[in-house]
Amino acid sequence: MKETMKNGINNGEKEIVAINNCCKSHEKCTFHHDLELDHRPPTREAMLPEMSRSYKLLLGSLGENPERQGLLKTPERAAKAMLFFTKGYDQSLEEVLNDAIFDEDHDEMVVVKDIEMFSMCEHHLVPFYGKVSIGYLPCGKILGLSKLARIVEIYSRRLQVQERLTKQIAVAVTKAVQPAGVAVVVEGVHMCMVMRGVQKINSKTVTSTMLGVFRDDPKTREEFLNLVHSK
Ligand SMILES: Nc1nc2c(ncn2[C@@H]2O[C@H](COP(=O)(O)OP(=O)(O)OP(=O)(O)O)[C@@H](O)[C@H]2O)c(=O)[nH]1
Repeated sequence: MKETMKNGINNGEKEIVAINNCCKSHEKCTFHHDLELDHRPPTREAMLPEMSRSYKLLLGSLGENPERQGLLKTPERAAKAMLFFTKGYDQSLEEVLNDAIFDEDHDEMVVVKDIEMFSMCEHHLVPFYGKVSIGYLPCGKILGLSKLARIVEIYSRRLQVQERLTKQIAVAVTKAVQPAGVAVVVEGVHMCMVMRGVQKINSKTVTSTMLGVFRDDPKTREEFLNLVHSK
């Protein structure tokens, strides 16, 4: 029997069975688009062998020899790297907040700016990166400061578009502390526009979501934007 043929199923057929099984278990899956992380894929580490096989096939498709020394461990390394780049799928807002929400009579704006962000463009599977600034106006509750950066991690470490990422961060902060308003500005460099395609190396994409008073009151919005743009 050829090496590619085991139990009457060849490797190509196995891939198709695996993909179909995966699609079935994701029939009602909305986690890619939902603002709630209400569904999780099977344990992600369990996906490593299948992902490694896929990367090995990819190397072959590139005309490379996956058996040469330098590439022997590449499929597994690449699979682990991809799991890391998308580790946000494994995180829930509740876990990440870890109850670091404190009652506080502070009703002035809180801004954490220039939070580094690395994400993956869902159209080309190449990175986009940049910085995120978050502001909120507390209404009796404040959030542990690091948790704002952790919220950025939950939603950026997924396959994304920048607009959705921006909104998901704002909605998460709203859920966490029910403030009078939330503002999020994301500035991103998309490698799909730099390394390929239109090849505009200096272009930046700026997106924002304004909720509550930041949407309704121009002065509050202006104060936030001034703080974000100040050095
Ligand atoms: N709105 C939005 N678009 C994005 C984001 N990331 C990538 N894109 C765009 O997704 C689009 C996909 O367009 P297609 O024409 O289907 O793909 P393409 O032929 O690779 O497009 P080009 O990048 O123009 O070469 C491109 O215009 C990308 O710039 C994002 O975060 N937000």
